[in-house]
Amino acid sequence: MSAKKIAIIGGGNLGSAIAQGLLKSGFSNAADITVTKRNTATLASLKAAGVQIETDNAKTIREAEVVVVALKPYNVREVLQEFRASFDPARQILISVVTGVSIDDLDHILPGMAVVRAMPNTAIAIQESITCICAKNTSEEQIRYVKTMFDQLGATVSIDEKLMDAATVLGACGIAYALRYIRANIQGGIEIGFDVRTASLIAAQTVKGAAELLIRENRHPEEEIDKVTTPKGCTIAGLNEMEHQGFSSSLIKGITASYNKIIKG
Ligand SMILES: NC(=O)C1=CN([C@@H]2O[C@H](COP(=O)(O)OP(=O)(O)OC[C@H]3O[C@@H](n4cnc5c(N)ncnc54)[C@H](O)[C@@H]3O)[C@@H](O)[C@H]2O)C=CC1
Ligand SMILES: O=C(O)[C@@H]1CCC=N1
Repeated sequence: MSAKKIAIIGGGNLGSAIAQGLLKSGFSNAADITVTKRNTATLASLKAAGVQIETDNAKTIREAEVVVVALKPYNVREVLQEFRASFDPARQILISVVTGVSIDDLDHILPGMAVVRAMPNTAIAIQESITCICAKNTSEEQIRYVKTMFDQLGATVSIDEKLMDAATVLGACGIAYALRYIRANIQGGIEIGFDVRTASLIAAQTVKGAAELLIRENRHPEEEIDKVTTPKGCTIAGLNEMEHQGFSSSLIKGITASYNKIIKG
């Protein structure tokens, strides 16, 4: 467990998911987590769990040892500029989960601050995120602390900052892509006879099983696909029709469109 006081600036979708994960994992005491937001009404369940809910960013930043910034890319610079005097580079770590804002950008606003860029996904709420991290100006101890924190909330991978936008697409946006894939399976499942609840359970557990084959057994997808595709069978018939309709191609194009959106705006 961490005894450090953690401030989460921006308690939106991701900020509140991080708070939930910190609580669920037992990494932090509820009393050591403060989440800020302008309108705090949506944070009632975190408040009920004992998390400090604040509108005062200056006070929250001053009292924290770790400041997680989960603001939108368009207002993060302005908000950090506004509260720059509340930061103390001598004793704090800044963790930014903001898309497309570089460590140099952050360093420009908060010179000398130990900065970690982290790219988790919303499964962080249930300790199942993959979080890509990169850092600047951080001591071994600080980076170890941040890695330990995100390890409690799923898995972590250290990457070069130049891959951070790619990590955003594959890991963070990837939750939406995976869920849309599952939803399409549910729709197909209903068409061939299942009620929605049963179709959802079968589709989600099947994707979980497929993922675990790769993660736990370290297999290549095609190796596992070969085990399923009986010659002249129904799997290959379905798979080939999906490919004729552009399945893999549409996913690859979607991933590159998402990436281009980050880098070209
Ligand atoms: N949602 C996701 O799955 C992921 C989001 N990200 C990044 O995380 C950041 C946050 O994304 P979301 O949580 O989706 O956005 P969001 O819009 O849900 O959350 C941002 C929150 O900041 C609050 N806010 C705005 N100004 C504030 C201020 N001055 N003080 C305190 N709070 C303030 C807003 O009210 C809002 O609740 C973005 O930069 C996004 O690119 C990164 C990975 C995954
Ligand atoms: O859609 C977005 O821009 C953000 C970044 C990663 C997930 N959501």
